[in-house]
Amino acid sequence: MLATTLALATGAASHIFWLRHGEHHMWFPTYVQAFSATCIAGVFALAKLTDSTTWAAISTVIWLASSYLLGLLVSVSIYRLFLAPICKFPGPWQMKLSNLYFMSTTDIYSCYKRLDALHAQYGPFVRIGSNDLSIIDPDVMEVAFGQQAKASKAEWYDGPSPYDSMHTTRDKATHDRRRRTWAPGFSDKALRGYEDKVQMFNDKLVTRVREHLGGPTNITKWFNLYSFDVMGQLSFGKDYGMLDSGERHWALDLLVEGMSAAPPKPPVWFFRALLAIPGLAAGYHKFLAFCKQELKTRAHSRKGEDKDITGWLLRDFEGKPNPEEDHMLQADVRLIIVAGSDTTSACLTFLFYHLAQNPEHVQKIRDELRPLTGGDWSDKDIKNAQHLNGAINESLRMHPPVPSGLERVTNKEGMQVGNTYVPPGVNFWVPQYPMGRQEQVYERPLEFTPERWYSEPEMVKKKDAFAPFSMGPYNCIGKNLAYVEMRTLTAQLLLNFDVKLAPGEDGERLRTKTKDHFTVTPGQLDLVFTQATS
Ligand code: HEM
Repeated sequence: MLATTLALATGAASHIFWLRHGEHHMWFPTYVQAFSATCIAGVFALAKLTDSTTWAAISTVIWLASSYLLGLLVSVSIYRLFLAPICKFPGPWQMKLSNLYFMSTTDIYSCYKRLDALHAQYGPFVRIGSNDLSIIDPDVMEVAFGQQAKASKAEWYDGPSPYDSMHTTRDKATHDRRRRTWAPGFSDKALRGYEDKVQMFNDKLVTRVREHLGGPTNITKWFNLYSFDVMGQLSFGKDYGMLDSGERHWALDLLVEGMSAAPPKPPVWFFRALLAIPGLAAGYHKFLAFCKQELKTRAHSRKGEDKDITGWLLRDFEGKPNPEEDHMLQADVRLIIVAGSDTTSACLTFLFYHLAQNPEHVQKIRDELRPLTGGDWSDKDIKNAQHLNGAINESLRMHPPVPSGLERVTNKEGMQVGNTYVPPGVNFWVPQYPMGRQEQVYERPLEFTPERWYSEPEMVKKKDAFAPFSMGPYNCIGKNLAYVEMRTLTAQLLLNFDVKLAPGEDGERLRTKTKDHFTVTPGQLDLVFTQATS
């Protein structure tokens, strides 16, 4: 009896005095090992030091271990339900108990839709985990992401450790140092250098679309091949030739496999446990190996050339042997591919989904572009095309390519969001998908209205809410490049072609089969392009 009470009390004490403080997500496998080792040692000790048989020792240890876990569980549950600093925030009670509940009751690749439904039910602040909030009050943007942010990157970013990229490192000094290395690769000068290459792929895609004129074109596939070809060229100076062959290069399948291992919302300890099980995250590891191989090939060829993004990153390694062995460089190369390809192709796919249903917007864009694009033209000629930019922004607002992130943790002072105080040490998500669909923020939020971004600004009630590229020191470094790609390609396609939904296409697959892996992979969309008639 005494032993049982002690085991229960030790379980509760390990929560109260240990697990309740600090971060533990990286230690989960160690805790499991230590617990198992203690149990095994306990069996041996009991069998050796007492008269117990081995079976009796095993059953005593199982009983005490269960009592310990029960004590732990009861303490954790009471704390999470009634005492945690975020108790006052609304949300389903099961989510307050464990982050696993969200995961087990959500199609994890549609996480953003679940968050949207939860916000519709509970308001702008929802408790979605034991220590997790989802916040879509627009006032959160500046305090969470601005220069004077009261929050930093949360434990989610430890998922791929030790392969931390500029994006996933949680150490601000390391991030800022790395960002200085990246910056020249995204300067205006560098962008001008990339534009010719982007233009080359735009031409290829226009040619491919022309070949399918009048028939159904799986535009999701073509934008995907396009964006990967562009990023291959800009990252490594390598053409993967997918727009030429019309086939997915195996590297693209690896990217999908690699991303599938990383939906946005399993708790990090769970993700790390999966990574530790041999074979379970094979796709993820294959994708890492691919990135390393591409980096190696690039590092040992054309030394000193900076014409691609990896070339700029390699400048830090001049004179050093085997830069491909550097974990952060490997991760940064992976980051370029993932961040730069899926995002732009998703935005383009959703943009054309809306344009295909709204020919008046196609006409408006075309009318606006014609006077700007006589003879040779480039992005600088169409940069201020208001309706085109407005249409792209509408796609980003309604279908943000990063729809459910970004996770942050409040710092020691906590964080004031409008009238609501969020206590210190609380993890929170700011999902752009529900953020962009709120009546309080946008007039007629479910309508695709490019004019809200220039001639009808009253349709945007809170400007801060729109941040598909995030903001502040960790914002998207590729934002300007993304706009160059999306503007020039959209302009070229619309100057040449009319577009409508293919027969039988109603957008259902795009709306329901789009997968959220932090960035989204859109479902299939078939369109019909015809020669422009106006
Ligand atoms: C429509 C297109 C794009 C969207 C919506 C987008 C969105 C975002 C967002 C929301 C973040 C912040 C992530 C976070 O805080 O966890 C981010 C970061 C980043 N993006 Fe983009 N992105 C796009 C295109 C690109 C392109 C073309 C590149 C080029 C390689 C790129 C490279 C990056 C990098 C390197 C970061 C990390 C920045 C840092 O940590 O300092 N993105 N992006």
